[in-house]
Amino acid sequence: MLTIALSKGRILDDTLPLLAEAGIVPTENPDKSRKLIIPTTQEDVRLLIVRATDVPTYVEHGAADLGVAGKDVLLEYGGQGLYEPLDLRIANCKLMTAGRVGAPEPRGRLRVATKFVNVAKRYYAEQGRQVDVIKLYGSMELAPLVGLADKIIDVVDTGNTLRANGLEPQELIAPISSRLIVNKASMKMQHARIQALIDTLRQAVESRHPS
Ligand SMILES: Nc1ncnc2c1ncn2[C@@H]1O[C@H](COP(=O)(O)OP(=O)(O)OP(=O)(O)O)[C@@H](O)[C@H]1O
Ligand SMILES: O=P(O)(O)OC[C@H]1O[C@H](OP(=O)(O)OP(=O)(O)O)[C@H](O)[C@@H]1O
Repeated sequence: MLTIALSKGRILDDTLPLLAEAGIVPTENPDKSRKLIIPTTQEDVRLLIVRATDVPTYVEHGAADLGVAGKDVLLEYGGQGLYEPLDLRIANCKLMTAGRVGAPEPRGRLRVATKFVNVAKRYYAEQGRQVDVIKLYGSMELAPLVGLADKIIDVVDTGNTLRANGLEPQELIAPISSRLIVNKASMKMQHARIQALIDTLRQAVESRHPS
C-alpha cells in the first residue's frame, strides 16, 4: 500500500490533477466526504486527509509514504527525516514580513507575531536583530493593528489580505510553493515504485508549469 498525505483546500485541488496523470484518482470526492482515508482507483494507493501543518509529521513517522506540503510548512517544521524530491509548483506565494502602512521601523526589540515561530527566530537571528516572537494560530494581520506586535510574518499572494487591513509587505523571507515529500524508509523499501511516481509527477509539473 502506498499512502499519500494531503490537506484539503488548495493543495488537494492542485495536486489531484497531477496524481490523475499518474492514474491515481480518488474514488470519492475528498472535499465532500468526511472520511479521512480515501481509496483511489489504484487499489494499493490511498489518500490521507490531514491538516496542512501535520503533513510532514505523518510522512516523517511513516504513517504516510508521501505527502504534499507548502515550503512554508516545511521551513517551520525543520527536521531531517524527509526527502523533498520535487517542487510541484502549486500553491505559489511568498513568506514575508509585513507591518502597518507607513509605520516607522521600531527601534530596539521588535515584536513579531506569526505562526511561523521557528522561521521568525532564524530569520532575525541571521540579521542579528533582537526580537520577541509571539505565536499566533491565525488572523495574524490583526496583531499590528491592536498593538500586539510591530510586524507579522505570513504568506502573501495577491497582498489583498494585507491591504484590507492597512498593512504592507516588507521583506521577502522565501518564495513558497508546495513540495512532494517522501518518507526516507519508504524511499528505500519501495524505491522503484516511488521513483516511477516521482518521474511521472515531474513530467506532469513540467508540462503544466514549464521551467
Ligand atoms: N493565498 C495563498 N495563495 C497561494 N498559496 C497559499 C496561500 N495561502 C497559503 N498558501 C500555501 O498553501 C499551503 C496550504 O494552505 P491552506 O490555506 O490550505 O492551509 P493553511 O491555512 O496553511 O492550514 P490550515 O487551514 O489547516 O490552518 C500553505 O502552506 C502555503 O504554502
Ligand atoms: O495575499 P493574499 O492573496 O491575500 O493571500 C494571503 C492570505 O492567504 C492565506 O490565507 P487563507 O488560505 O486563509 O486565505 P485564502 O483562501 O483567501 O487565500 C494567508 O494566511 C493569508 O492570509
